[in-house]
Amino acid sequence: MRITLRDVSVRFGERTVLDSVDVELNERRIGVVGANGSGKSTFARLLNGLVLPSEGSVVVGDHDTAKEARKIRRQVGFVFQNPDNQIVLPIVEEDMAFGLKNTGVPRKEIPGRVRAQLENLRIAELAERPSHALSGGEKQLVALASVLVMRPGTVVFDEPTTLLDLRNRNVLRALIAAMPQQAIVVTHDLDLLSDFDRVLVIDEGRVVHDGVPSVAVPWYVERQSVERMP
Ligand SMILES: Nc1ncnc2c1ncn2[C@@H]1O[C@H](COP(=O)(O)OP(=O)(O)OP(=O)(O)O)[C@@H](O)[C@H]1O
Repeated sequence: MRITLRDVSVRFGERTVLDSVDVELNERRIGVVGANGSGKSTFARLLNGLVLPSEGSVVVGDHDTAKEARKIRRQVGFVFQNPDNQIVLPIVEEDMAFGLKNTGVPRKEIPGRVRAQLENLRIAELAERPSHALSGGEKQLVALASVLVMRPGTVVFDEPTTLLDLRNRNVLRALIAAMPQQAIVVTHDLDLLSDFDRVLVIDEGRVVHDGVPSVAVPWYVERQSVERMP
């Protein structure tokens, strides 16, 4: 999926959080890094219309997020940093079936699709568990499963590994590597990005570096360490 940001600025009140961002996202694996508060989540939320530009435009395929947010949400799934934002129904498999029912998937196909997605993430045993009683990491994987089961063309992840232990971090990493969809991943977990196609570095609302991970990640690490020196 081609996502084009044309001269996009986002302001909240007086504050400019993203400033004249102009990029075209077409690669299959794109990472976004930057310091706390630099604008990464805002950037991620622009990609499926959760945030709209104050200036400029975001076009996903042929659709402008400011005009066709509903269509775009079906094409671009979003995995939130906090899975509680995403899980709505009391039992895991019901929660996962919810979006499928709403988009008109035939009822008899739904349980099979839900089970297959849970198995794909190696969490089949969670199917009948109460969603509110899951651990943080389990919730994050269920939230991810709920997005993937909808089969969007692009999945945007906002810091997907923060709640995960080493095993599940590795599961997620393998999953992103194997996903047929485009993945755009905001993260502080730089190791996750080593086999990505492209990494954007955001600083104070601007894209300050854009390149392959073998160049962009060391560039970012170096810049952070220089900035931290007294
Ligand atoms: N809805 C909003 N209203 C006002 N300010 C906001 C809003 N959303 C974000 N901001 C501000 O915009 C700035 C960038 O926030 P954003 O969440 O995009 O940063 P981030 O790079 O994802 O940070 P982190 O790594 O800490 O998650 C922050 O200073 C934040 O307080």
